[in-house]
Amino acid sequence: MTETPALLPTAPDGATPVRVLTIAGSDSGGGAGIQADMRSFALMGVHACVAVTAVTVQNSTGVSGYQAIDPPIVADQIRAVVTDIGIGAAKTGMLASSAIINAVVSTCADLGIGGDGDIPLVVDPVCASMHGDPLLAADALDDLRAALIPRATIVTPNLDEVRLITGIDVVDEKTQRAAARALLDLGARWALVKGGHLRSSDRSPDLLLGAGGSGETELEIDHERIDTGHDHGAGDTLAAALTAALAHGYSVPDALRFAKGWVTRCLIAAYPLGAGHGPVNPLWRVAGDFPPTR
Ligand SMILES: Nc1ncnc2c1ncn2[C@@H]1O[C@H](COP(=O)(O)OP(=O)(O)O)[C@@H](O)[C@H]1O
Ligand SMILES: Cc1ncc(COP(=O)(O)O)c(N)n1
Repeated sequence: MTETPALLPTAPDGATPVRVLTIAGSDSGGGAGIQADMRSFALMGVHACVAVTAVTVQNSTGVSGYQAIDPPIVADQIRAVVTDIGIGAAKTGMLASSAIINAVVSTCADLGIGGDGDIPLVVDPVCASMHGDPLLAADALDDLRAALIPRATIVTPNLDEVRLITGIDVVDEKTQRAAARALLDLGARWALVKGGHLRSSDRSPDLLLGAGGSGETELEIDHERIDTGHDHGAGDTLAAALTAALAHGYSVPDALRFAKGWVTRCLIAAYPLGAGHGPVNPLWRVAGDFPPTR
């Protein structure tokens, strides 16, 4: 097994770092969506560009509403940054509607993001918040399956999203593998079925399946369950870390090894916030000294 570093390489002062793009919704509570992505991206040392898809009204107890952005504005944000700044990988999160999914898919196709293009695309198929509040219109599932997932370099559903997308109720390793295969059958290059709440209460096994090297690659990556109720933004943070590592040129399995370490460290550092669920916490990365350098 490849030894994967716990941290990504960073650019020296004044040098342009690796760039990524997140196409996602804003979380006013600062724990998930774009805010989770930006925190982790900055602390992993990559520059993050943003295409906002929706503005949610959200705090630690739930999402009370959202305003979706006009699809052409979402598409224009993507095009503006990719054609000027250039990116090494992109990630999708909350996409809110069919119209936004289709705008994202056709713009990504034009720009070589995902599919057979050169720029890897991580699709986190966000359907609802951890509180169960909807973040994707119910009638958008068909386009998620038929248009977005086929462009995914890797798709990263949690168990609720797997059930909605594939109809498979994941209860053990066998059904987890069947769900991953169903996601590959929809056209994703790689599928990661996150098993945060699977099999036993003391483990968090994720299953990766995809085409790697000669034939199919399967990787189960597991960690002891962290005992915390503050796991808001865990899925976004895992997908952001995958995106950053792919932008650095890691293979998908190596990117996952890095990302699992990152999100686990952020879960260990998670903190309470408000009356509900607090966020996973990448700020562990800035604890400590701040020595003057000049
Ligand atoms: N309490 C936990 N302890 C350890 N790992 C966890 C815990 N909760 C989630 N994870 C891991 O965090 C990542 C995000 O998973 P999950 O919480 O299922 O995503 P989402 O936020 O999309 O529901 C996965 O790698 C999962 O195994
Ligand atoms: C804008 C936005 N994007 C994604 C999530 C999912 O995160 P979680 O499952 O932790 O609620 C969210 N709550 N809000």
